Amino acid sequence: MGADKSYSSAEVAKHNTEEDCWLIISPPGATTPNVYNVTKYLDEHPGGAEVLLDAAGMDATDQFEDIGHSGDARKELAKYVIGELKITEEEKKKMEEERLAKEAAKAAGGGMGPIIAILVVLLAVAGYFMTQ
Ligand code: HEM
Repeated sequence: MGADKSYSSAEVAKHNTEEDCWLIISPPGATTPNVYNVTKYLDEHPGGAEVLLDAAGMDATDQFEDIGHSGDARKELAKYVIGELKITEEEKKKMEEERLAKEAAKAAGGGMGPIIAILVVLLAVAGYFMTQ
């Protein structure tokens, strides 16, 4: 991953200005979050500098994922990696657990859709026969 340096979150937090803007983003499936220096990208970001500055010095993974960035955006992101976030084994374990919990929640959510659809149809059919 070319990320040979690691920075503590306290260190990353210092880089939170327009002149010096770092972000923490975990690529999907990664066990360790990456640290990005996006100072030079601020003016180029199609989503504007403001959203990047809002997350400056912090973890922007959720924001980055929530808007559904394109493959091109992910490629662009890779250009700005400067290292990894320094985390303890305990934190790493916690992150992995959170990631798995999120995935499980997503899977469960996806499974409910068809079940609800079937229930609605069954109720409609029952309703139809009960009114006959
Ligand atoms: C270095 C990190 C980032 C890169 C390289 C990046 C790249 C891009 C690119 C290339 C687009 C154009 C659409 C696309 O290709 O998906 C985009 C749009 C956007 N980005 Fe980012 N982005 C980054 C971080 C973020 C973060 C942290 C946020 C939110 C806090 C964000 C919010 C947005 C929004 C809202 C748009 C949509 C703009 C629009 O449709 O008008 N981006 N980004």
